Amino acid sequence: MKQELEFLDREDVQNRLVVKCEDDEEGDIHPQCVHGPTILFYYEDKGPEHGYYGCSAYRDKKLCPFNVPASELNVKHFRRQYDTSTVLYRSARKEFLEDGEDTQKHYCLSCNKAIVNDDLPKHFDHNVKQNLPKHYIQDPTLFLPPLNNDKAQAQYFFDEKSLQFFENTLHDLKISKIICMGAPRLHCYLSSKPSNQVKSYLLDLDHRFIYFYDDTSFAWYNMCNNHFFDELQKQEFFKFLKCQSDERLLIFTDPPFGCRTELIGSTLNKLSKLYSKINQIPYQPLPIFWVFPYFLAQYIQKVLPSLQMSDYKINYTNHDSYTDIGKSARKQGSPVRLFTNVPLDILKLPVKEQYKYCSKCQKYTALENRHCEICKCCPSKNGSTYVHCNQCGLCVKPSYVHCRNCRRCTQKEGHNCSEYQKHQTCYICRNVGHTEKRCLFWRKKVLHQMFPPKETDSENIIVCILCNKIGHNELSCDQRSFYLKELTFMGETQLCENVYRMPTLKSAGKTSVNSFQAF
Ligand SMILES: C[S@@+](CC[C@H](N)C(=O)[O-])C[C@H]1O[C@@H](n2cnc3c(N)ncnc32)[C@H](O)[C@@H]1O
Ligand SMILES: [Zn+2]
Ligand SMILES: [Zn+2]
Ligand SMILES: [Zn+2]
Ligand SMILES: [Zn+2]
Ligand SMILES: [Zn+2]
Ligand SMILES: [Zn+2]
Repeated sequence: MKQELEFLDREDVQNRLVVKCEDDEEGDIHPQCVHGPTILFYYEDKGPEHGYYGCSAYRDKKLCPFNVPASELNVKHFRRQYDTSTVLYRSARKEFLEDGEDTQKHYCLSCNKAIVNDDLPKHFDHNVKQNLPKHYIQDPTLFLPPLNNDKAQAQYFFDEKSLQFFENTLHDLKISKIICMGAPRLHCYLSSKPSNQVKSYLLDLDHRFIYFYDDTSFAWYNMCNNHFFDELQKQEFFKFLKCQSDERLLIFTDPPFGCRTELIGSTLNKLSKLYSKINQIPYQPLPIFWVFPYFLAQYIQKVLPSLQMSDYKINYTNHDSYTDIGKSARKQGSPVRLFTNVPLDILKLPVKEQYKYCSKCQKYTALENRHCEICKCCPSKNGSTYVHCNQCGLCVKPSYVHCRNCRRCTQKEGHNCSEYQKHQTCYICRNVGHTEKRCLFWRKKVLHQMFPPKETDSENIIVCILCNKIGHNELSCDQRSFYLKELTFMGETQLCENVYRMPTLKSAGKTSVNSFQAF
């Protein structure tokens, strides 16, 4: 039985793609592409030797074609050096920023270059934003078009309300320094505000910011592999990490949702380690704010279990469904949330934006999130009011109804039991493709209880799961088709429940229907 279980578990694992980043401390060095050390991708069941090295930041072959099968890796792949030095940018920035008169500053959107008057003739037929006013130079996210290529930058900017919430929260938590990793709008917002006290450093793959911020506040950076494109910027960033004893540093990140969380998690750990090292203190994780949708929570919690989800709904200005206003806005508001290791009881959510304090949970939650006395929590994740299902033993989305056949709460509309079960994991055998009532292991367990096989002393005895007779397995059972048909009709009989209680959603250790059912 144990062996069979192990064998079945493999199916679960079979399609799992592993992503592994370079670990220079362990001497595990990967070849580099233009975007820094590559990632080793492989399927867990096939092993790393059948994997390949690919770009960490770009998932589109057109944007970065690097691809070397692990089996073909040799010394020549390590010889390549990329010159991504930013010397040229530096002199252009100097000219652009130090030139004094605002009226002479322009930005060519066709070339993605900051330019001054003398450069204008070269860009005469380009899309040039002329005579940038001072506040545009202080906050370039006010005019730079977001790079919303979903396969790469996926640049979505926070709306004013979310920015204000972050500013207030940083103030409440007495944060004095912030690393904005993939959060340029927040960095620009904080840096351009005269009243703001928080010192900010931007790390982003979007190099356009190089014209507006010098090395003491911006580094061109890849957060998927902790790679700095420029050595001088890296040195300045290290200086930024050095803190006085009364300073508090927080890492804020809003990666594209397509980013593998293992990579971001590993980078966050590396930055925390670096911080402790530079400040010569014992290792301690830095406070983290990680912006991500609620329906991907399981992926964050797998890599950084200390992060908890706050109910605060975060809005973007240039994303139709990740906002609470606009034509395709969802009824329950934006699905984007804040994940943090800051204790949720000190993370105040604004009452005037429909949040409340739940004294039973000892944290702020959304107004619509009703505390459940059975589950002992405020269970809603998606912005609607959940209802408790007694059969599942926990709270579920209001649009769900309990299907007795599937033994789960599922979407009311368009539910088709056999289609649905194809994607479910059985709580008993943990195999994908059926639920408990169709579980062959369940049947075997029940039958063993009812009619214990006579010669069960030996573990090695073959027992047919279908007819429960000794001496053959279910593949060679001559009554196979009869039993399989019968199994399909086998309901949740009294008999089964009396002999063994089938596990429910709750007893299977699920804390929420969202955690395993797709959004
Ligand atoms: C979803 S946007 C977040 C912007 C944020 N909401 C704001 O308003 O400040 C993602 C950001 O991550 C940056 N980015 C994407 N891939 C990156 C990578 N591999 N390394 C560093 N930054 C990256 C993009 O350029 C973009 O600025
Ligand atoms: Zn141009
Ligand atoms: Zn509560
Ligand atoms: Zn409940
Ligand atoms: Zn249910
Ligand atoms: Zn069903
Ligand atoms: Zn099963």
